[in-house]
Amino acid sequence: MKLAFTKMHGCGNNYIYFNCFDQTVPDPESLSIKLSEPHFGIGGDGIILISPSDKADAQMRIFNADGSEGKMCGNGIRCVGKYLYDNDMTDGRTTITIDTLSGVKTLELTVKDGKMQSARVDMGAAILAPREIPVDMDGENVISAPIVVDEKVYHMTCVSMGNPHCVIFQKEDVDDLDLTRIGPKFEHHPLFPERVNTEFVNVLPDGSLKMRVWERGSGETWACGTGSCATGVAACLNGFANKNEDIVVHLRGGDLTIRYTDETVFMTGAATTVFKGEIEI
Ligand SMILES: N[C@H](CCC[C@H](N)C(=O)O)C(=O)O
Repeated sequence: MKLAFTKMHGCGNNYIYFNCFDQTVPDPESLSIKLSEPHFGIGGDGIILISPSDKADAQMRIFNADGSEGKMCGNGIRCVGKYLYDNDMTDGRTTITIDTLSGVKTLELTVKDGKMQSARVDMGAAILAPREIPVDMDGENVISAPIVVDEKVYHMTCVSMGNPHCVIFQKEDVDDLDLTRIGPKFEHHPLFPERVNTEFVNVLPDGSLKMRVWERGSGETWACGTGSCATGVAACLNGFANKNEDIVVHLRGGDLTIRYTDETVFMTGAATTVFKGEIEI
């Protein structure tokens, strides 16, 4: 069986995309494990399926490199918007909707020479109630709460953008972190019944944020859209940034701009098509 795919990335967070308007992808969990592996597969942070929807222009499903299904993907949804626009699947419209396991999201596309360059995504409201994130703690929110990992105390702020995030602000340069060692210890920490995506953040002198991320199900990625949203929200909750102002998040693979309002969280960033191909499964 042949399947056509498109390799795309948002700030280096790269997935293998399948247009399921004209093909069916069997067993996406196993396929994501197989294709994400760089030596015997294609290499990537997972796979994303783009399918018809009766309540939006398309439906997006994302599978991490370990085969687990994510409920939302910020970098992925910008790439889905690009795929739809560049392949004439939006009737020329630059305001489109994409359905996800975390609800329908609206994208405003910026286009040039007939191609989508970037998008501003209304990512929906940040969720702060611990049990809805979920994190096994009581109270209304988790802001700068202590968590012990490897006998070291970190202070975490927990936010859901439809998927769970643990945001750690620190003074030590995040580039010096041994993420391979401590990332899994946060991901599998008993406080997080559904595991967690963990962001490690420096507040820079100009007020922008520098972030590295260990993603649930994929390990270190070069960017995380939902994680950048969670980081922008956490920065406001901790007094490092302000609501209703643009917050620039510097990631290994590029920059995202976040704006946290009373109603929602906006994320703005680019999307890139790398190559198209075909696989035999
Ligand atoms: N690993 C995440 C899904 C991918 C999110 C990330 N790549 C983004 O851009 O938001 C999870 O299991 O919740």
